[in-house]
Amino acid sequence: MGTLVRTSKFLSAARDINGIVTITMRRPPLNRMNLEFMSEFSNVLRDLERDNCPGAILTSYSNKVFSAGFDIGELCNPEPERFNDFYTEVQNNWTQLYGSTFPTVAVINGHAMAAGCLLALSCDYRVMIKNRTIGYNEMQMGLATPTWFTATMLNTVGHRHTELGVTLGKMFTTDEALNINLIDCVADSKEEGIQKALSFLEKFTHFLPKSYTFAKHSLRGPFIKQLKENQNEETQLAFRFLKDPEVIKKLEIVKDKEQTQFLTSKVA
Ligand SMILES: CCCCC/C=C\C/C=C\C/C=C/C(=O)SCCNC(=O)CCNC(=O)[C@H](O)C(C)(C)COP(=O)(O)OP(=O)(O)OC[C@H]1O[C@@H](n2cnc3c(N)ncnc32)[C@H](O)[C@@H]1OP(=O)(O)O
Repeated sequence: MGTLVRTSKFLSAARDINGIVTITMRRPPLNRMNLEFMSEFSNVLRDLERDNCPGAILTSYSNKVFSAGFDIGELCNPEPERFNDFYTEVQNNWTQLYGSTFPTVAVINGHAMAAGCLLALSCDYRVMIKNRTIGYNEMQMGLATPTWFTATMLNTVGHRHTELGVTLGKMFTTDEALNINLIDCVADSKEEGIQKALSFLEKFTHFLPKSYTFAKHSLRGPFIKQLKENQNEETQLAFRFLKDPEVIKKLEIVKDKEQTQFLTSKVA
């Protein structure tokens, strides 16, 4: 796997002999993202930028779930200060990953829901294991999909697929995701996925890093700028949304269902 360069409560990062770093999310059982998880993620990305990392792979310790998205505990009737910290960290994390100066690949070895899907879409390339699902399922939870989540999908698959995906809260199977270019290729196992990721990253060894960064930022920079300019408004909007009694009620029902069965559209 390579030399361990960083390990924290929920993440580990290991560097191979070519300098490629594999970040493994490990918050059992579902890699749900809370404030602590997001802060650790930001720290890893900051280290990789500082060390002029040549490329990174993002994957999960679990072959069942890549990430179940945000921890509902952070969203259900939140406290203002905690939510502000959480959402700011989430936004910073997205600007770091989507705008990283090094190429990134998501090896999606399990279901990737909502913010888990955003993580994968924020990478430059996606390899997904067969028989998993990926998508923005916020609608099914009584939530809404934030603007920059939508923009990230739009920039990947275009308007119509995004419109249907977001408004239906659709979870795409691996095959469906490949058909609409939500992912770039399929693998039989995580190991094969990692090999495909390394082959993709190998292409960049022939390019000047500054040329790559310029190309990436010319495509993604305007969207990052837009979020940075509206960060506070986005946070307030989300907070107000989450304080709506109907939304709280719906999320509480979801939380109650957690004791038995989470969603009717639960995936295999
Ligand atoms: C107007 C502007 C916009 C405003 C929007 C405002 C705010 C929203 C901001 C952002 C958008 C939201 C992003 C998100 O990420 S929301 C989270 C979405 N995640 C999910 O929907 C996950 C649903 N989970 C599942 O479908 C399944 O759990 C699974 C991942 C497929 C795994 O299935 P499995 O059968 O293995 O496990 P269980 O279902 O039995 O789950 C085990 C245990 O964990 C609980 N759980 C699952 N997911 C979450 C979660 N995200 N947060 C908290 N808890 C979760 C599940 O209920 C079980 O609990 P139990 O007590 O029964 O053990």
